[in-house]
Amino acid sequence: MVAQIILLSPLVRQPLFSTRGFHSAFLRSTGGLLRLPPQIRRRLTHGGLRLYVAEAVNFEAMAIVQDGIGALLVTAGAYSLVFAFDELTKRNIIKQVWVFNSEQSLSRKVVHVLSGLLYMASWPIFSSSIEAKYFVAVAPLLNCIRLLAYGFSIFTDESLVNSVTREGKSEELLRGPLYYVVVLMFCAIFFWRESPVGIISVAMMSGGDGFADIIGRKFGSVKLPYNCKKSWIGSISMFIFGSLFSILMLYYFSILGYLYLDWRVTPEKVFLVSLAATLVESLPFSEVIDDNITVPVTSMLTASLLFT
Ligand SMILES: Nc1ccn([C@@H]2O[C@H](COP(=O)(O)OP(=O)(O)OP(=O)(O)O)[C@@H](O)[C@H]2O)c(=O)n1
Ligand SMILES: C/C(=C\CO)CCC[C@H](C)CCC[C@H](C)CCCC(C)C
Repeated sequence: MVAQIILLSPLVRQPLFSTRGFHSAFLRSTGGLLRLPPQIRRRLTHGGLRLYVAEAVNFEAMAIVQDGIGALLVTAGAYSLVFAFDELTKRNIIKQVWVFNSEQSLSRKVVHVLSGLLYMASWPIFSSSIEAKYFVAVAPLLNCIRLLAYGFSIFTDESLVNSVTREGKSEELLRGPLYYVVVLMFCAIFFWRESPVGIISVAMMSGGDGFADIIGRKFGSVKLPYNCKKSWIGSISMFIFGSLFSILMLYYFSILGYLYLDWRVTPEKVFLVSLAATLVESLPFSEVIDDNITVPVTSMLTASLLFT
């Protein structure tokens, strides 16, 4: 039977699917020797191999269908969000809700806050397959292509420009919004729902930096001593909302069983990450390097040190 197992080991050497339970059953075959847990080995020795492989292929096929549908839904959600806020701005509904010195900025900031948080909130609809994170990255990838196409005016999309730019200029799409979706894609692929680092980084970029702008622009009369373009209330808002959204998202993924955190120390760690990101965001070099780069990068570095 060992020969049969070795004959089939090229089939099973690579995990045909990668649920956490079964994936751990597969060890990278070294020298063709395959080590499986006893309950699986018993099935192999009693001719269950074909059924096992069939189940594995079936599971993988189901995971691909699930993840493909998830990618479609998230992509549709992204388009709907941008379209909805363009319509709200056009109908002056945003202006009625919040008298803002420029309703486009409010629309842009609300899209900024919601995109990252809703994107992370969608992650549990994807399967536990190793390949799932690549399906998760499809929505930000398509938006990256969309922003490049419209930013270079290869195509035009008024709704996108109106919803996510300051002054309604298409070339603005190639800065803040583009960096934003690249960060989402990076965090989905390299951290996803299995690491607090990416979750905190996206929460700080979307929820923290977004509220710094919304609150700071409206109430930020007392400016920072070292940066006349930023205010105390804006930075305090970034720290508070960045910490709040980070903790809420970590808790969300914890209760769903994706994260196992020590909640006796997690809040303090989040506060330290938020403090670091807030300090960096308040510095005057955001004219040179966009906040959608400095905030997530600072969060990733700090969180990687604290959540090792
Ligand atoms: N710590 C902060 C951050 C932002 N702001 C207010 O929010 C505005 C925009 O903030 P910024 O971080 O520069 O966001 P951007 O994405 O660069 O702005 P925009 O959305 O216009 O591109 C600032 O001019 C300021 O009025 C603030 O008062 N304090
Ligand atoms: C205005 C923005 C940044 C400037 O600071 C945010 C730009 C957002 C993108 C145009 C759209 C990104 C959508 C996400 C990739 C997916 C969101 C899915 C969710 C279900 C709405």
